[in-house]
Amino acid sequence: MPIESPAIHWLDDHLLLLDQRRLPAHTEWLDVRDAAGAAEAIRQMAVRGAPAIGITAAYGLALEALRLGPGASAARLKPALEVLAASRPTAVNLFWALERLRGRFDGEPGEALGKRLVREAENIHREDQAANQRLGELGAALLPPHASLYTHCNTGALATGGHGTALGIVRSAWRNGHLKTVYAGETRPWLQGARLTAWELMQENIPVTLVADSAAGLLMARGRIDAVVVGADRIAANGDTANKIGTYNLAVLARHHRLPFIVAAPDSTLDPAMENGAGIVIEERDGDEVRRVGGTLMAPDGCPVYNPAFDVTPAELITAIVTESGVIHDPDRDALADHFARRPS
Ligand SMILES: CSC[C@@H](O)[C@@H](O)C(=O)COP(=O)(O)O
Repeated sequence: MPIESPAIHWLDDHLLLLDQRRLPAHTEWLDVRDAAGAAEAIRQMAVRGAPAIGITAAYGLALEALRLGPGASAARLKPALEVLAASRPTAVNLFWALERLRGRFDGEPGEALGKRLVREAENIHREDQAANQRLGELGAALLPPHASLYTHCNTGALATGGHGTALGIVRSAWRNGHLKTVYAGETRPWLQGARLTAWELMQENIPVTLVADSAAGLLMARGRIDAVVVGADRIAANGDTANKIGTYNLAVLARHHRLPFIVAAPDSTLDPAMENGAGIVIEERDGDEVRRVGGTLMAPDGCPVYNPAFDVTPAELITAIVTESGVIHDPDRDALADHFARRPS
């Protein structure tokens, strides 16, 4: 029975992924049959967003075990594990999900192992959807009434098939009557905000206004923003947060304008093993993502490009990190340690 999701469908022996490179113009599905296919979908950003990457990697490994059938074993799954782990470096959810599946390797090999991995991948998917719902409610409770929010990138139901992370807060605030409007930064160069967030919110008639990323400062200076709400790809043990490139700029602006800067992410995005943000590997992507817009060359051909996909916001600029197990106010090493100690195992 497939999980109800617009983005990821597990169908017994294969995986259907909504191809986010084509949205919003075309709804196209990718049919993924093995771990290499799942890794390629992650690498190419057909599926993207930290939690969705983790879910896809988990299903990809399960698919590989099913493919091996009676021959499935920890040793024979090692290459698949490696190929999935190498697909994208920054979002910790990918490694977290693969570790969870690895924890199911012990026990009977062969078909029984395949079944265990499928079950674990489905659990990860369901838990993520429940986490979105809960963190959306917790985050919405932090907002002033009638709030105008600014968000970056895409953190929505497309990414997780659930309520969304930062967009989970937006959705909950809209449902409880606390939201006036959302400004979505277009999120150069891949345009997740323009192509996905604006489209996703319009599907639900949630008021959204698209802006160029460079408009954020003016909006804040003119008093048109009450809070900034973003997602996360990896949160270090001291609260430093890796998220889509441009997030750090927004945090600096928000601090200057004394606005709350809220990070929304499931607990699976917390990486207690990462001391601080300096150690987080920042993915660099192809220069043509910057040189070209919609396939059209907009810069001198061959112009050198630096194209980091993420940046790191220091914890001191973050007002609160919201996960499904609670709100971490004024995040720092102690606050995160406290959160780890309290959250259910
Ligand atoms: C819901 S994941 C966190 C997001 O804010 C964001 O950084 C993101 O969507 C990830 O980037 P992407 O490169 O599109 O996979």
